[in-house]
Amino acid sequence: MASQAPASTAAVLLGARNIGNPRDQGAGHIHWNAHLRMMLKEEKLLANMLVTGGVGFIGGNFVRYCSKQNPDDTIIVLDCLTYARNRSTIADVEQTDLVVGDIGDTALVEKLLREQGVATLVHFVAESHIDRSITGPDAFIETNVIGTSSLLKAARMFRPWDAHARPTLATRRAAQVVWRAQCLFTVEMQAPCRTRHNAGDHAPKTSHSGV
Ligand SMILES: Cc1cn([C@H]2C[C@H](O)[C@@H](COP(=O)(O)OP(=O)(O)O[C@H]3O[C@H](CO)[C@@H](O)[C@H](O)[C@H]3O)O2)c(=O)[nH]c1=O
Repeated sequence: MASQAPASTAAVLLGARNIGNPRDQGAGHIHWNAHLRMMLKEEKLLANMLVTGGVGFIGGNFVRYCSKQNPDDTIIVLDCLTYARNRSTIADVEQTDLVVGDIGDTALVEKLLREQGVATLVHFVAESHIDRSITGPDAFIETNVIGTSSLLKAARMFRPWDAHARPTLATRRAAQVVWRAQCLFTVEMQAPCRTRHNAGDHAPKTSHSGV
């Protein structure tokens, strides 16, 4: 299990669903944003990382990518294993520690943050199959809005020294929340990621705040 991270490396990154811009070209062809690559490397954010939704499409590929960058660290994955799960994506990633649970379970999230000394929290959980919202919108509100908010609150309670950090909420077609802690950067959507629901090949713009 990952060891306690020093506060100096603490960074909480939420709502990463669009920062990496995995252009959906099929398994093995995920191109993470160059800035994200640099940030993960230089800021040592790979250590003690908790990835929500790490059994889904984007989260799973992110976990695979990170595990290759830093094979010595355990990546904790929090995932409910809903219909959208795809266990095979991370099945052979040995340094993954899967916790089956809900992002809305504040006690569980706080326990993980505290006991695992989580330095970076990357949030990919979502109701992502938009067509399902036509017949069942409640699940989308519960997970994407209330669940994300609950995660933010847990992160804030766990990292009181980040109280001055400004959470940035930017929405276009895909909502994203970036909790700006020690590693400051902003994420802006130029256009939605390419999905099977939206076949446009657009890239989100990620820029460093320079702080
Ligand atoms: C609703 C809910 C989901 N989850 C988990 C289940 C999944 O493992 C994960 C979400 O994964 P996915 O549904 O694949 O979402 P995501 O990685 O964004 O990928 C979707 O969106 C991509 C881009 O928009 C598409 O290219 C993919 O085909 C599509 O599956 O979150 C939870 O842990 N808790 C939840 O409440």
